[in-house]
Amino acid sequence: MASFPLSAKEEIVERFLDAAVRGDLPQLRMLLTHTPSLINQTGYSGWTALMLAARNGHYNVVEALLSHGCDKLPVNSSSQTAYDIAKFWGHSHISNLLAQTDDRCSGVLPELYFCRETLDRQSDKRTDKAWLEAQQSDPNTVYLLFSNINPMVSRCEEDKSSEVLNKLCRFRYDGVKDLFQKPTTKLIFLGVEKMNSSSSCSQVQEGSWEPPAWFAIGTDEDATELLKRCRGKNCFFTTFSPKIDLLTFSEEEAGIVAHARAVLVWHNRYSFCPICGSGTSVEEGGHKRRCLNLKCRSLKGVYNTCYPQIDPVVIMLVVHPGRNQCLLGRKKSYPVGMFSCLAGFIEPGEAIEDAVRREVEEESGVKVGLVRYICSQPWPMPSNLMIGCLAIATSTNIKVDQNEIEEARWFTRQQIAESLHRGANPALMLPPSQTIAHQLIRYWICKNANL
Ligand SMILES: NC(=O)C1=CN([C@@H]2O[C@H](COP(=O)(O)OP(=O)(O)OC[C@H]3O[C@@H](n4cnc5c(N)ncnc54)[C@H](OP(=O)(O)O)[C@@H]3O)[C@@H](O)[C@H]2O)C=CC1
Ligand SMILES: [Mg+2]
Ligand SMILES: [Mg+2]
Ligand SMILES: [Mg+2]
Ligand SMILES: [Zn+2]
Repeated sequence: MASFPLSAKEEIVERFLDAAVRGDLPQLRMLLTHTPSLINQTGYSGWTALMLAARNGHYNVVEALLSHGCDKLPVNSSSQTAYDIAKFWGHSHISNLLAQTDDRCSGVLPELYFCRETLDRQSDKRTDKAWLEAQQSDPNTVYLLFSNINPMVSRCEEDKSSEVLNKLCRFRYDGVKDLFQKPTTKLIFLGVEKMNSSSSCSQVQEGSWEPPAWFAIGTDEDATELLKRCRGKNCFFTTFSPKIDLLTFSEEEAGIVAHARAVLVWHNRYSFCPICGSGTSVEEGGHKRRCLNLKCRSLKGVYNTCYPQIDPVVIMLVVHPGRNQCLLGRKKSYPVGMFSCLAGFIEPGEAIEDAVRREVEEESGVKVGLVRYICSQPWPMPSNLMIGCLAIATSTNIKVDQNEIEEARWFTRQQIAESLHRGANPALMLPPSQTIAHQLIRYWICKNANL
């Protein structure tokens, strides 16, 4: 068979992979220092350096690759991760290492969408009326406009290939001050900008830099009128299909949207005191509503009707007792072929673990034993807190509750890994990477459910 000369790039990839095969750590380190992008490259065999080192039992090479942030998720043509390969070839010290590495550092559990705290909330400033008022008219203060609970955005024109499509429209005081006259307008203090590389260096050094404050304005003004404020820019409100629109912000803006939407929806729902029905005043930068009836019980003791409400929801990846399959379900509303983790609202007086067991049994008929918390995510549709768990099933028969779920099925690790890594699988489409459901599934594939 004729052999074709390798390009310079292919040659360096092959040298790198060969170093992993032979366990030649100095050579591997040297190549990696020179060309960091080699780390997750695959050669003709479709294997990464991590897989090859795991296959041949080179512990120190696996360790070095992980410390450089190597991705543990890629699969070979048999849908095996490096973990599976190490386990198959009996290198238990390596499979243990691959299962144990710190999740955040190794990229197994990335920062979740909606979780970035871009602003410093400065909750102590919420009670400082004079400070808040001074910030409101400050020319550097940033205002975001919400029609009902939907933010005004513009299409991101800078990078057409990027997944970031929407950008929050930012206003200054002069552009929005007329809205403050309307009693139905809600003003929410979101926090102040954190110091970063773009903060003015000389001012920071002098100590005179005042980080700009950010506010969200919720208004019931006519949306068309509001859009006129953008003066011809391509702006709109995220009213259509909020679930899709809200997943196309940058990580920095997504966290701000999650905060603002959850507070604004609470104002919309709790215009009157839930205890006595009287009117309420808005306080603490929009984070508290106080009943105007001086005799109301809500003014004595701790009444959580005065503060923004959050709805806790458990979301869980249920693993088969044999550990090689997981349970996913689909609602009628999901796109064709999409399956996701089961989820459900926590009921009053219920622990997270019990809510997981109850919801799984209600929706799929499967019984669950061990439950382990993994991570959480604010989900501003409109104010859920998703509590993500892995759970081990103790039974396997499925009996779906048709009211909530259209179908539930056990999927093998291979099916999941293929869908995650190769995508575009019409038989199984997983939820997008911005969702905690996706991250729980990815976590299971990387960790192999080592609970
Ligand atoms: N980020 C992610 O990856 C995912 C997020 N989710 C989110 O999780 C949430 C809950 O999941 P879901 O499966 O719908 O929950 P459930 O399985 O608890 O079912 C919801 C239904 O239960 C009823 N219900 C019972 N208690 C409550 C309560 N306290 N609050 C609201 N409804 C209640 C409602 O029925 P009725 O209104 O008919 O009375 C509601 O339609 C959803 O809002 C969804 O957006 C879900 C999956 C993935
Ligand atoms: Mg449910
Ligand atoms: Mg349910
Ligand atoms: Mg429920
Ligand atoms: Zn009251």
